[in-house]
Amino acid sequence: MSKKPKQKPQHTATLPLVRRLAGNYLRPYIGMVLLASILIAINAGSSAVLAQKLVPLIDEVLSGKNPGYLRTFAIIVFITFVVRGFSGYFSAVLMNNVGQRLVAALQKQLYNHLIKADLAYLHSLPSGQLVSSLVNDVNQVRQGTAEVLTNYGQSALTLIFLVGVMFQQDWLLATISLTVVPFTTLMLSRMTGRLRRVAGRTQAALGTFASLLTQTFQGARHVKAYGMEAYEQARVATIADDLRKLTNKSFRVSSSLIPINEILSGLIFVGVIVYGGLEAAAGHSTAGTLTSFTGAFLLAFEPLKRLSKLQTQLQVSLASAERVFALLDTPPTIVDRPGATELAVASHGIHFQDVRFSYQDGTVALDGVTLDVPAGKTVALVGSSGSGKTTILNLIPRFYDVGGGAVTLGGVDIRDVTLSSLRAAIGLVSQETGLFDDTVRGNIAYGRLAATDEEIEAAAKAAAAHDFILGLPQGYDTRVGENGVKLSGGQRQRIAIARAMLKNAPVLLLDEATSALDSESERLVQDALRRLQQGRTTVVIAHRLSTIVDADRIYVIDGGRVVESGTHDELLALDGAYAHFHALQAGGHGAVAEVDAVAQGQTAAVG
Ligand SMILES: Nc1ncnc2c1ncn2[C@@H]1O[C@H](COP(=O)(O)OP(=O)(O)OP(=O)(O)O)[C@@H](O)[C@H]1O
Repeated sequence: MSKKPKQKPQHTATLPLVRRLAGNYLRPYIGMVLLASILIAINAGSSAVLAQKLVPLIDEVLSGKNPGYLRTFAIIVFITFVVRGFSGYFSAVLMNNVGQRLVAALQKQLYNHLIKADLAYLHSLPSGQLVSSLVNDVNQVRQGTAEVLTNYGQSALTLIFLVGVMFQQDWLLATISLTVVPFTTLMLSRMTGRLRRVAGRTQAALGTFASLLTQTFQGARHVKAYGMEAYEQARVATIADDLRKLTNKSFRVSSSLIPINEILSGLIFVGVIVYGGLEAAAGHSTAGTLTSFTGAFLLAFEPLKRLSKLQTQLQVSLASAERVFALLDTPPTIVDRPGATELAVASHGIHFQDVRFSYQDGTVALDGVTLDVPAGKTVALVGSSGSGKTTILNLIPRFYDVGGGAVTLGGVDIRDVTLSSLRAAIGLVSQETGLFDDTVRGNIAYGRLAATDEEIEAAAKAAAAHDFILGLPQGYDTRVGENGVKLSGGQRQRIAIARAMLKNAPVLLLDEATSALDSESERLVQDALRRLQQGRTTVVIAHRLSTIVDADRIYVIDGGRVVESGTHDELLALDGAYAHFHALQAGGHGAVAEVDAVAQGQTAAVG
């Protein structure tokens, strides 16, 4: 039976990656790079000068032929060290600066790209992984770029100059010494491939780690409530151990050259000393030449070691760059069409014409939906769980684009107007309130940062939030915690409503979450919502009977289709699906939220 060859993951070759990094991000700083390169050349040249000046030191001074040369030698050595010091400092500072600029540009570009990416794409990746790419991957690119820019050129040039000195002193010995190069290059190239693969896996594991941490800290309440601490500890321990193993492996791979390099170099060094010593003893060359040669040989060791270490860092950075570029290379599909205009319509009626939509995994969510939301009116969507209500809502601000048919706003296809003007016309209040760890004031003003304190307070008053806000420890300046964790459910809802009030958009999308609130909170939120709806074209996913009774029109959705529509009374008279829901509710807790549960054959009321 033939054995299947082990598939290795494909990687972009080193050169295209380096070219992309350098071409796109280094070009603006070419002047700084050139200046730093000149300094690096001076620095490298001074090492060679040192090695070269050993010849007259040995042959002229130590042999007693020209003792006066000692002073000149001392001055040259001192000046060389001063030049090395300053050129080393300034080139390092310049190159580091360029490296940091490159990375800041990459970080900004990646964030700008991700924040504009399609929602479907963002939802397909764990948020921890995105954070990890922005922090860990970009940081690896930062380290690699700074290191490579600062040390690569310098080490390579120093090596070249020193090899030059070796050839100048004894071309035969130099050639023998260089026999080590093809071996080392071969092993280095074998090592780099392995190293890149391990580095890629390490970065991926870091992403998984970040993702797991984000989820467990965000869901800390549930971890505790379900007693899952030990389970989560075990999961984190597994990833931490995986990371340890991967890092160890990477270290082992990168260090594998050390013994081989040392042994090869040792062999050559012994050969150089023996052959060189015999040549000098036989009078074919001088002691100075031999000392200068071995000096250059030994000095060349340091940049050689640094280059092989840099190779490790370079591969780790390139693995990260590959991951960053993979994110950057996924273009958003929900973008402004060429020639898209600003939304400028007199009325904001919404119309769905035979809209079809499937999610990326193929789930058909909407299967020919036609519905109308007249300008300034409220339309409620009712239906069992998974019937497609949220999907309908998500199509209006173009979180997703329709797969067939069209959605129009004020008679204009929403794909023909700019995304910014479309979204500026829409206010959204949903079950996830979208509160950030900012002050109450900052959260209300999110979406209209230029709002005055008076406007913010007026919005809070209209949302029945002003009084409770004043009762918070620092009033409007109280921080609400991540997802508004320091507030009650009703308070979070009212801040979200105040935010929509302040935005004052003509179209309002509501995904009611009042079913989770107690009756007092619910009344306050309902009142606030009613005020918010006034004069706006509103689409509401209804969970409460009161909303449905008030709605100008109700659409009953089932299996991604509209199965009934009309006013509350009309639908009751129709005695169809809606009347059935209503009857079930009337016997229950009076909330359409229970429709979801009941429709799925559950009898217990939700909330
Ligand atoms: N991101 C997604 N990827 C794949 N399928 C999805 C996604 N979101 C929703 N669906 C599927 O699309 C269908 C419609 O979902 P939708 O969220 O629109 O229903 P809903 O009526 O709002 O339900 P609920 O009242 O429970 O919120 C369901 O079958 C659901 O499983």
